[in-house]
Amino acid sequence: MATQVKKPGTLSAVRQAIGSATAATLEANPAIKRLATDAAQVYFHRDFLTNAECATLIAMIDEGRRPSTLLSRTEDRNFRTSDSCDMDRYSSVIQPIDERVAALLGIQPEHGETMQGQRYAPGQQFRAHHDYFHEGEHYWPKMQQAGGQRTWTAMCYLNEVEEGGATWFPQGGIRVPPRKRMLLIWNNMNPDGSPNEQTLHEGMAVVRGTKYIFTKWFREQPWLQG
Ligand SMILES: O=C(O)CCC(=O)C(=O)O
Ligand SMILES: [Fe+2]
Repeated sequence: MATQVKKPGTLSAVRQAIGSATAATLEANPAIKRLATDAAQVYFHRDFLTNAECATLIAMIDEGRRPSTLLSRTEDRNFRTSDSCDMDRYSSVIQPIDERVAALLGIQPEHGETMQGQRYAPGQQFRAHHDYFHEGEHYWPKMQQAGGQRTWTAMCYLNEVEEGGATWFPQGGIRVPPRKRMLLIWNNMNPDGSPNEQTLHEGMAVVRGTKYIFTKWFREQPWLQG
């Protein structure tokens, strides 16, 4: 069987429009700053959650966590070694946070996938990957029917980590150490709406302590059906 070739992904007017509308919304917000890189549109909000919200989310992750999974087939068993948890979007804790994230980005909450809680113990990591879908992969036809491509990612650090656990964009020259309450936001697409390969990023291994985060991935179309 011929080796599957990864298509780079196409230009897209819809993704281009989401990219520029969300970037404009973020740039108009004085609480949000852009990180210094030309490789991608990466922003942060220093104090997105309260300490109490962080504590509640951590307790929910500890309650519901199970080993994290991957969409792509990989031989590397160490690729993503964290635990994850689907955060119930209809819970009285999650719904308002979900809506705040969506409003901050100016994207309808229905475009957001289920919030993922993640926990990394010492030695655990999420090796370099793209959040966008590779359109030549086996999973792509299924994703196209449920919201299509991932556009923006919003990720929040829920605690301080003693050592390690930075989010590293090797091609963007950015390494963000976990800071409790901080929301990191980036566009996985280029301004023309094609997937931005330079958004490659890694959740580096925790060395000491435990790292808790939540991740929200937004789709180009509504992900939530009906
Ligand atoms: O743990 C991190 O810092 C990165 C997590 C991540 O890349 C993701 O959830 O998609
Ligand atoms: Fe990621």
